[in-house]
Amino acid sequence: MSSSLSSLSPSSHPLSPYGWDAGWDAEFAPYADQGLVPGRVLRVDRGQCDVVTVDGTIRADTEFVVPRDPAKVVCTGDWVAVDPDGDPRYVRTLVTRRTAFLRNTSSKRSEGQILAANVDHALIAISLAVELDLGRIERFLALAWESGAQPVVVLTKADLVPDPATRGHLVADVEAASPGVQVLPVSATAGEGTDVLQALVAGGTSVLLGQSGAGKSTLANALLGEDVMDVQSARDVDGKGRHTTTTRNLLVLPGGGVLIDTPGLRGVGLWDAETGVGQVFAEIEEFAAECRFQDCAHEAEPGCAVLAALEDGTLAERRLQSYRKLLRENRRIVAKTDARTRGEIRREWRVKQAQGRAAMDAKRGRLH
Ligand SMILES: Nc1nc2c(ncn2[C@@H]2O[C@H](COP(=O)(O)OP(=O)(O)OP(=O)(O)O)[C@@H](O)[C@H]2O)c(=O)[nH]1
Ligand SMILES: [Zn+2]
Repeated sequence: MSSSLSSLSPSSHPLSPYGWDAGWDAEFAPYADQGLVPGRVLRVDRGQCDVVTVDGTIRADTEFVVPRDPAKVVCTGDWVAVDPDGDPRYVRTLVTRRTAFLRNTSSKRSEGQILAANVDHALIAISLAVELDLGRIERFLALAWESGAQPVVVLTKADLVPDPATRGHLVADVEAASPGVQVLPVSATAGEGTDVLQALVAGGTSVLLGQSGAGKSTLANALLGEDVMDVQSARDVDGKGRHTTTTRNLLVLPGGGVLIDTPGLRGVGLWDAETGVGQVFAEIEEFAAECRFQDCAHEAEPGCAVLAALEDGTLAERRLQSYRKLLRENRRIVAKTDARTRGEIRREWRVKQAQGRAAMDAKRGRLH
């Protein structure tokens, strides 16, 4: 089965609706040679996962791919090599990821740190129904860049801003905060802009990020062409008794592309996204490259190109402040993570020591 599989051209591959392409085909070749079959992970729970393969969706055991590093745990969106048959079938290898979304590493739990793998587009849903918070957009952009996915800002509920001039200003403000990113006003209710979004997501795997109430479920339903996601009803905007989306899934979109919607992704904080932060503030990094000192903090240093840009108005004060704030916040998270990891290592040590002692005691008991 596997040998005939790899001889198929990737576009005619039965898994191409799930994102299989020539790249994955090449990446998978060594596993195909071992007689393994490819599959994409739809969901993971308690050591098992649902994997879509050419034989349909199978249940597979992840026992053989349990890593020490929680960031390498099999997750939704992963491509894996599974046994061609058997009961249960086993995941044998995790195919190297192209991109990955990691949970805020300051979270207490170390398991489930990886939220989604092999995401091409991160759709950041920002509601036009409330006042724009550019700082929040920049924060989402940072973690999207950090994952390796291409961010897209979707300005939702555009029907609530019908005046073209007002809408134009809002879009321009968001664009200024999002270099290198497409900003797309969409109204799911009026069916406006959804076709553009549909075309955009058709070429890969997407996730939806954004605050609660930003309109992610509504967008997902618009892309899916049916009501798969729970949409919170308007009178529940205070959050009381509202449905939280529990579907954890990878869905094939009828217009092409794949949508991953996991609950963890919805409540995202900022990851250790230092490189991501740099990309969000690309223009600041460009100025910084011109600073006289390589380690310039852009505070009061002589020959600081960032401060010069601020002075002559090429750089907006708000952007620099936002940049500093995100970097500070990110450093705090990283520091916390390091402390947590050290704590974990110490705990592991103690457990091992206790086990060693127990083994020694047992031995002595036997000797006496
Ligand atoms: N006017 C208008 N309202 C919208 C639009 N899209 C979503 N809404 C409303 O916004 C509210 C929140 O939408 P949801 O799709 O549930 O938001 P969400 O981001 O999925 O929220 P969580 O599930 O809590 O993360 C609902 O009352 C929707 O009806 C739109 O295009 N126009
Ligand atoms: Zn400087």
